[in-house]
Amino acid sequence: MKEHIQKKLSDSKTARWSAMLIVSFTMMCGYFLTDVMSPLENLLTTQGKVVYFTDDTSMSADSLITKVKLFSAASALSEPELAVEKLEEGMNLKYMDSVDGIQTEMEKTVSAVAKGEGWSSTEYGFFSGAYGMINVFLLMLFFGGLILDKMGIRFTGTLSCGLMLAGALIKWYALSTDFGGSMLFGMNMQVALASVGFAVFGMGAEITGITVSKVIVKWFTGKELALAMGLQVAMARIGTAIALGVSLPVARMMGAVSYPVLFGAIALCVGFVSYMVYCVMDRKEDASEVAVRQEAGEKEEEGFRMADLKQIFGSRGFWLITLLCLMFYAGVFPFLKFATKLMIFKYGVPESFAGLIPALLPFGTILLTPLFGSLYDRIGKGATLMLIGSVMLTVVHILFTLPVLDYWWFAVIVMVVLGIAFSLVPSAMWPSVPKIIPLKQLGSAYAIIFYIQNIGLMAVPWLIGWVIDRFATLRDASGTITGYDYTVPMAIFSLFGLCAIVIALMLRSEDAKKHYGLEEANIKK
Ligand SMILES: NCCCC[C@H](NC(=O)[C@@H](N)CCCCN)C(=O)O
Repeated sequence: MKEHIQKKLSDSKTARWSAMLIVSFTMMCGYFLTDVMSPLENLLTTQGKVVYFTDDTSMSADSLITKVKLFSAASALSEPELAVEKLEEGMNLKYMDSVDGIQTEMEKTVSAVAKGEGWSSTEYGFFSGAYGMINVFLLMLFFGGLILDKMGIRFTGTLSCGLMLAGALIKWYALSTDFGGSMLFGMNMQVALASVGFAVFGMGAEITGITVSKVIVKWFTGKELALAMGLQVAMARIGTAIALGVSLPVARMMGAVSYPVLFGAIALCVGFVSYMVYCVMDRKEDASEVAVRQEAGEKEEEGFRMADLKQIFGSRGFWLITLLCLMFYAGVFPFLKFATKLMIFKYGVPESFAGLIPALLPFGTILLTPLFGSLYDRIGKGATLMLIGSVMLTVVHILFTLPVLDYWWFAVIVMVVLGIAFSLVPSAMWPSVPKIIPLKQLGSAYAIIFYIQNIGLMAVPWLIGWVIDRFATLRDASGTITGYDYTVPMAIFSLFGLCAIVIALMLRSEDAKKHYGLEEANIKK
């Protein structure tokens, strides 16, 4: 056998791990922006200004003013000249509030004042689901996959990063502007424009996602593929965790919901530049691959043909992975959009800490996803890992549904278990796709999976937002919102988990029949 002196750039450990880190950084910035609004749900759905106190409670400014006036009347003081515009950090306020049904004197210090946007839960759900709108209705993810397989990684990645940035800027503009009650498409102008921005961003983020997946398969096939994919997902989760953890404090500190988005857009500019750096490496990798082929006298691999789509569509294993992805992710990402408010109203967590509990989920996955990925690389059992993860997801959502143990520490434990499930399934699912579909069709295969997944990422927040308005919002006789009962929305999330279990079982038995190798190790000894 002829010995190759030429080596591909990806044969160098340093080069391939650097490539992985660079593209993962870009994706991390994208994930930050995807989830940056989730902790702001309560602020977005509050009318007018919101006042935060030093004891981590909050109240709408209008109702605070009324309560301060009640105090003045009760203590026969002259009415203070207090108005919403005068509320500011550091003010010490005395007001009357109902504690266990009894009007009680309260005294608190204001720690921050931020502007709520007065959206309904349905509008918030619509905005959150807008991420997948262009991908789903205009089939952009599907075309994105074709563009990726036809035009290549450098062209597609640059285009998709540009789209992410454009979308983020539209969203920021919408959130930082007062449209004075004007309407667009029969909808509150701000909600409509922010949703358009999020939809453009979502198109870019998803196409970047499939491009980054192809980059990793390109550099790591036959090497540490699952570990590399796990680390890429882990870095993406850092983006989500930072978003969930810092978004509300930033919005409160700056007094408006638009600032966290602006910071995300700035970070994304850096992510864009880092992708440009990757493009240089990608060109070198291609050149080294051509040199290796020429030396070995091998012909260049045939490119992607439309007929290849038939092979993807005809694979039962592919469809099972796709449906599992739809159901599993429908139970996780859309859940995260509503989780902060769930913590406030079901588990009584103060608003300023409420985002930290959902943030535990991505934090846990940062370590566990690469760990399970490396386990899959070495010992296999991919289909079983996906099944265990689906069972855990279901148990978690059932526990969130039941009216038991409504304590913050219980929410923390359940969230940690969800974090484990959210590491198990992605670490096994994504590296399993190349075992079913060959590399040259992989861009299209990931695009179709993401496309179907996006239907869930779009429709589930719409459904849950509407369900919260319709079945979960508790009001007093005057129609004022007094709280939320999350039983129905969480029962819906549990159903997604049950479907995921059934599909994971079917996938495992299909693997046993077709010998895809999902239960085998990735690293060939
Ligand atoms: N190699 C594939 C990695 C996919 C990771 C996966 N991402 C998605 O499924 C995206 N289509 C959706 C991202 C939604 C926004 N945060 C993941 O587990 O994150």
